[in-house]
Amino acid sequence: MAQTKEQRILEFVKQNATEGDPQSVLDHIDKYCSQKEWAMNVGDEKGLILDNVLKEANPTTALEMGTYCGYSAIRIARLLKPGGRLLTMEMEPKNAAVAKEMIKFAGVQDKVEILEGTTEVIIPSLKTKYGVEHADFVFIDHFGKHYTSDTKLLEEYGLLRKGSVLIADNVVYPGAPGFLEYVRTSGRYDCTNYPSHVEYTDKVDALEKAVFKG
Ligand SMILES: O=c1[nH]cnc2c(O)c(F)c(-c3ccc(F)cc3)c(-c3ccc(F)cc3)c12
Ligand SMILES: [Mg+2]
Repeated sequence: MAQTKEQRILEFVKQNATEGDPQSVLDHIDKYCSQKEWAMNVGDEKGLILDNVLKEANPTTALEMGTYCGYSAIRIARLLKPGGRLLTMEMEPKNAAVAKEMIKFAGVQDKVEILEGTTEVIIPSLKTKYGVEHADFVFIDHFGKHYTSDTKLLEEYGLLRKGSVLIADNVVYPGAPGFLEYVRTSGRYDCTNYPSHVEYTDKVDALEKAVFKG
């Protein structure tokens, strides 16, 4: 028995999914986490909404806050156009290590860069250290209480441009009330709510899309 749940998920994928096939990896993570051990991947119901918002945005540069096991990084990377890239931030070294292997097994490692550390430290260095000009698409899926401060950091460091698409997970459960208040009342975003459910459960949740008005 691998020592952590995240390592058990990775083992199950390696034993059962098709290497180099992102959809097979996603399907097997969903199978394991719905049948064996619940885990906080965005999942297939909210994942489909994420796919549709991503296709509409068709980003060159995508960011993610909260890599976890790499499920949504693979979800995003598999839909990026040629030359598109995803930079995903993860503060837990053990999760980053699992995600790195999961992303490589899925065959999308050339499109994804995992940045280990906290968002408040990494975001200010994205332009200077990682050569990011603008973030065309941002998936926010780390801690609800950091959503607003990290969104403000993206603004302050000039990482958003007119039309940049932010989409945040868990705005109902566990909830991100401050973030909803900010993006819906600041006057800087056009917002859309996408009702859904907490991954692998029937608990109500939602995604919130916030398009930067520039
Ligand atoms: O922390 C998270 N980050 C990103 N996405 C998450 C997510 O998509 C979730 F569904 C949950 C969740 C929701 C309901 C529940 F019962 C347990 C966990 C969490 C979460 C919330 C509180 C914690 F103490 C631990 C994890 C997260
Ligand atoms: Mg989440």
